[in-house]
Amino acid sequence: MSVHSPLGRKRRRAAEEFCLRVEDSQRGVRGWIVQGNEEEECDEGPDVDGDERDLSSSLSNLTTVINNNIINNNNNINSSSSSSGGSTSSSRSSRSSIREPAAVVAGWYRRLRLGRSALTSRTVFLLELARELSFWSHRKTRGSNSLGPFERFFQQPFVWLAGKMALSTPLVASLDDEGKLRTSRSSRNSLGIFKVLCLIATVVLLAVWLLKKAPVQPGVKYGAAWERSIIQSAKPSGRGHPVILVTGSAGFVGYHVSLALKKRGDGVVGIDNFNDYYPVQLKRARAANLLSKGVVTVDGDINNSELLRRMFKLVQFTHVLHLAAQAGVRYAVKKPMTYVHSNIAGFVVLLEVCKSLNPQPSMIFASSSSVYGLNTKVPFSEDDRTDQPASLYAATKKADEMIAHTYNHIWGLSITALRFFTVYGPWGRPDMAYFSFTRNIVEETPIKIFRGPYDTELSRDFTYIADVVKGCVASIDTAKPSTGSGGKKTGSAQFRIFNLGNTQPVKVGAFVDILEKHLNRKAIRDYVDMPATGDVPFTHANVSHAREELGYNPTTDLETGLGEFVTWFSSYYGDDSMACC
Ligand SMILES: O=C(O)[C@H]1O[C@H](OP(=O)(O)OP(=O)(O)OC[C@H]2O[C@@H](n3ccc(=O)[nH]c3=O)[C@H](O)[C@@H]2O)[C@H](O)[C@@H](O)[C@@H]1O
Repeated sequence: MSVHSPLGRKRRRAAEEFCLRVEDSQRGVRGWIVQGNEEEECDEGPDVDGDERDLSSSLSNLTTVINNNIINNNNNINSSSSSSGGSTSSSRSSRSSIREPAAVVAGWYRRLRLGRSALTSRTVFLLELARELSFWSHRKTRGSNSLGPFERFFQQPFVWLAGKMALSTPLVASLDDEGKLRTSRSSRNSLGIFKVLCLIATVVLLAVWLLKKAPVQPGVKYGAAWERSIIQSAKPSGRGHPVILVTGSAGFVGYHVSLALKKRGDGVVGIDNFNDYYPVQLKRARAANLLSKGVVTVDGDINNSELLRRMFKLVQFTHVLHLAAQAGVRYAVKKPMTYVHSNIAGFVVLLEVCKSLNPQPSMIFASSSSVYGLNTKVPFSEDDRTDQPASLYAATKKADEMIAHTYNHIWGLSITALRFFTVYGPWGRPDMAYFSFTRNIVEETPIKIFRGPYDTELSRDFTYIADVVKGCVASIDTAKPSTGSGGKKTGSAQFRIFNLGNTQPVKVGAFVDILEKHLNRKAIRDYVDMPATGDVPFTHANVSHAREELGYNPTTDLETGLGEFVTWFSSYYGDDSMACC
């Protein structure tokens, strides 16, 4: 069959090479290497049109060449070791003959008139591998005259693949009529420039990759596995479910709401800085429980805008439930700056990130009954004045409401503020009275009960966690989308404030009575004047707005709720109540 195209000529040449090799293999491999005549005709060679079948047959011939060569080597070794009893010279000659498979491949390169540089690195690799496998096969089959099926199995595909790649069209196309590699000065220059550009691009990409993978918080790794875990945690169980970022997820309220959201199929990812305001073990235990339910808690601070942006890049959160805060009324006199850091700065960082997103999430965040401060009008309504805070804590929460309003007004963020009223329950906060009193009663140590002006007893609208969780979930479900996008407001957005209380204030003395009953022990009561550290005399929620808009309806009375807490406390701490707080 005649071939007229240059490509056909090249293929013909390549095919002829194989014919030669086959003939040579019949004459003995050694002879083939030294004497192959490139101009020789090959009558029974493969079709010069480069038909696939012929190429395959050529390649299988190459395999035959290599295998025959190995068999020859084996024969050499066997005969030399048996005849001379292993003399130094003959063992040297058998060692050199072991290298024959390498020589076969080298000859093959030469036959194709290609320098190694003409071959792609992958082809060279495969050829080298084939050669090594031949060499290895030889050693494995020492003492036998043929390759075992195992060795053939490993060797042949590599030889075949290497040959196929070497004869592939792009490679053959780069040969001139003489079969030499077609190169020119300009093509060499272009290749050089291309290589330099590739190198620069690789270095730049590597640098970008390293920067992106760098920990955004010292000591914490945010790598690919971390990213996968976030994405997995954020997966809702079906379409239509919200995907929520819960800040403070290892905290008391954050833990319970995250569980509830996950349970109903929402996508939930948490973030918590695990500060040591109260024992961190309890926060870790909450986070571990969440993880067992498929909710990841990122160990990070909301002040870390880089981390937040990275999380928002991974997941398009529909809502942010912002519960992370420096809690506690009285602690603010000891550590005022932690309140500024978490409740003010952290909140603004979070809002800044949220407002710049497209689409913006809706935000629901924890405010506090403490914003009513020294108000005397009861019950507290959302419409009442809140400009007389009694503690820095209360002031930061009131500031949050006002800051939130500006982000709603300027950027179109949909915002809901929830004023929690002394929330209690299992997995609660060790710094709060119900928790520390329980421990003291169990340990039979005195509790300090604060008394207000004129010996009045303080009272609180203690609210059970399950009721608050319902209020939070309903707030998420009724939140309208933000109207801004990428930092631009397109219309007025929802702004809401709700009281989430129990509506039944209880005096602290009566609250201790209930604890005594559940613990079956008497408290050692020590009545003291209320310290000037920010407490207010009473709280009492009017929840009519929440009832109307959220369907909020607290159902757990203090007796039932404290019973649940005491049961959990006993099972969690057992005899070691000292470990609690
Ligand atoms: O609802 C709220 O706004 C606030 O409720 C609690 O603050 P608080 O009501 O002071 O809760 P506890 O610390 O548990 O105190 C409960 C009652 O026990 C009293 N108490 C506390 C501690 C103590 O040693 N003795 C004592 O009589 C307090 O004065 C208060 O009347 C939370 O700690 C705040 O984070 C939350 O914002």
